[in-house]
Amino acid sequence: MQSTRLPCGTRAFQGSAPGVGCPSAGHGAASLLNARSFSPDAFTGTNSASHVVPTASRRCQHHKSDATYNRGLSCEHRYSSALSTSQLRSVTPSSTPSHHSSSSSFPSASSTSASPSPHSHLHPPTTSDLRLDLWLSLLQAAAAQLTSATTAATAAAGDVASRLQRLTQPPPPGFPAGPPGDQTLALLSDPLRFLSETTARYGPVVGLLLGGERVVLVSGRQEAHAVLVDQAGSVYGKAGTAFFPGSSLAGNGLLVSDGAVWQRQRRLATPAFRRTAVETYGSAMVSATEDMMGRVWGQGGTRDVYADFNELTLQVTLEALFGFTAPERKHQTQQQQSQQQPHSTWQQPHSSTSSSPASSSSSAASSEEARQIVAAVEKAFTFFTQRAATGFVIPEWLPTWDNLEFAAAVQQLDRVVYGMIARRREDLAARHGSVAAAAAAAAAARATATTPAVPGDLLTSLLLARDEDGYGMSDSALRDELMTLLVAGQETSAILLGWAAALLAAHPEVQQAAAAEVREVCGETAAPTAASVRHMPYLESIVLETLRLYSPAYMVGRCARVGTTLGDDGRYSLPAGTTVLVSPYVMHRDPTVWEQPEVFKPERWHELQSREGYQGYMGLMSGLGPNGAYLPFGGGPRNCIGSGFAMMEAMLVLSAVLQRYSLTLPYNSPASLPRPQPLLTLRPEAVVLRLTPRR
Ligand code: HEM
Repeated sequence: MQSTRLPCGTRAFQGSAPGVGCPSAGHGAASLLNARSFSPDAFTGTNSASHVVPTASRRCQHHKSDATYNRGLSCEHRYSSALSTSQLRSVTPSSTPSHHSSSSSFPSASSTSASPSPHSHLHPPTTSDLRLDLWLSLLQAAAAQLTSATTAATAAAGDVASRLQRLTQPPPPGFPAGPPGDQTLALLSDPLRFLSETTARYGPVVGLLLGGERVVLVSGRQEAHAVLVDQAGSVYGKAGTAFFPGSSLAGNGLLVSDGAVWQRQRRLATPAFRRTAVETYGSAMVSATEDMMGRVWGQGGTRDVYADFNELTLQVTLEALFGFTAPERKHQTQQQQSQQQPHSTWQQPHSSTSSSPASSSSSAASSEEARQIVAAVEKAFTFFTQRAATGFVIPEWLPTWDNLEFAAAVQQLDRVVYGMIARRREDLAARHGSVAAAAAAAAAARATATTPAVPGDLLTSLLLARDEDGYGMSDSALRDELMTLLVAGQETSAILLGWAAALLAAHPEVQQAAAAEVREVCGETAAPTAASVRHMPYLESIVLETLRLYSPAYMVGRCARVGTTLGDDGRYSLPAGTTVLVSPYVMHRDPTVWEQPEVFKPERWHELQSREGYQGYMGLMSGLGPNGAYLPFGGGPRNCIGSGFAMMEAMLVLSAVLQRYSLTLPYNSPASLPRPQPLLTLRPEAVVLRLTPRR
């Protein structure tokens, strides 16, 4: 059987339909015509190798069990197969998109002094190397696609047949009422309107037929709580959720995995996202913002700040994940770190001068690697956008030219990422004797109050994470989590920043108050820090209110793994396999819960904030928020692991921006707020603002 898998939260997934299941997870209704597989073992968390999206390096051919996938056991087989054609060589595809190289601070290949670390296997590629590598990638991708296509096609045919059958059948007894007939076109043509109007007409639990799938749309507080919190895992899971277009980009990472695989990965990754750990990335967030303002915004003018924020969050994410710092920012970053962070007794490999993050490490991503990651991700994202725009009609496994190109981009990405993992392992072993010893040293350092909870970047943190039996993640699990974090965290954060900037520009009095708060805490020149933004409750309320009105993840999806009931006294019956869509967008605008729900009113958070105390947003968001209807980061066990990271990033970027610039709408009218684009995420269309330096 073939299971479909899907990453989250990125500009990759800018299609023509709503997202379900995770920020931009591509769990979107866009894939209504896409075949869904329904794998019983997915529900037990014992995913067999056959139900993972086929990718050459996805799993070790010798060890197909979950235990092997998750744990760092015997992964040499998988690892060496992932590296076989590349031999960890630098690759610079001639078709590399120029988008980033022109406008971002990632240097082009020619301008890069690519000096591989002494431990690296990398050497500069020749032109024929590059061509050969590209062709090898394509051939490899073709072979992988063809092998899986037959199995997938059989499963897809069966799935399409049952969907067609459902089109003519009445809903099962007890299924919630809803509009008659298949609603695919109505949903796709105007998703936000469809969600609001259907809920207003049929209530908090609506039964729908979408692309031949029985779907339940939920916006009631109790029902949402039941799905996301009370019965999470036991009844509702991610596997089997309809409209999950699979993607080898994020593989079987946290967003899409289920059961035991998910549980273990979540446990291992959680320490890297604790507040103290997240705060170690604060200086990178601020210095990247200052760099953007200095380099791109300069003396002001009119700009699409959403595009700028996309560049910015990509840089921040790459730095947090792989320790990559744009060369022109290295000095600035090191200075800020030494001022802001406690010195760690835990040392980065080959880094005697700096405590954290890993940007100082020789095994941190090189500029060339960062450029390659950006290029491959760009390519993969562009492909995903195109696929989404066509409603995911053509599944990823079909060996079309576009699919092959996408698979080749993913394979190139894999090479770079697996190469970095290998180098980081070597560095850690060289410094500590073994990776296990490095993990023990990190755990010991964590135990002392004076050191950052997690050393270095997320790659190191995840590499050193150990379960109760002392096992870490396998290379492929590590790769999937890193890619998941990249796609989950980058675009969602840019969307939040884009909407917040637009709302601030549309509400000058709110902006003035926020800028005054920043001035009060930081003065006119001191850069905001992780510590100083804790004293900016008004700015925090702006972020919370932005997330209420424009939640990047405007739908999350689950699948009832067994037949179940929902609603008061179990009044609705949901057969096993029903997809449930919970809509934060509708819940955040419910007039029975929110006073003047359509109005941007940061003050509504004041009372709640004072109740929760200083920087209490985590309290405000626990469960489904203070009133049971606030879930920008989801809820329950599958809530966003990066919510603290995202909040910190938003607070730091916005405070740095407000300290230096005032933002106004080009025509100074609230009517020019950008229109939402309810694709897989709720992106704003271009956020064109006038930037005026304050000093
Ligand atoms: C404003 C920014 C963000 C928003 C609105 C957001 C929203 C969400 C939501 C709603 C979910 C739950 C999906 C579901 O229930 O199916 C989720 C899950 C997730 N998010 Fe985020 N997210 C953001 C930023 C981030 C960042 C910065 C990271 C990582 C660096 C991240 C990583 C993840 C991961 C790994 C999951 C899956 C968690 C699991 O299932 O265990 N997100 N996010």
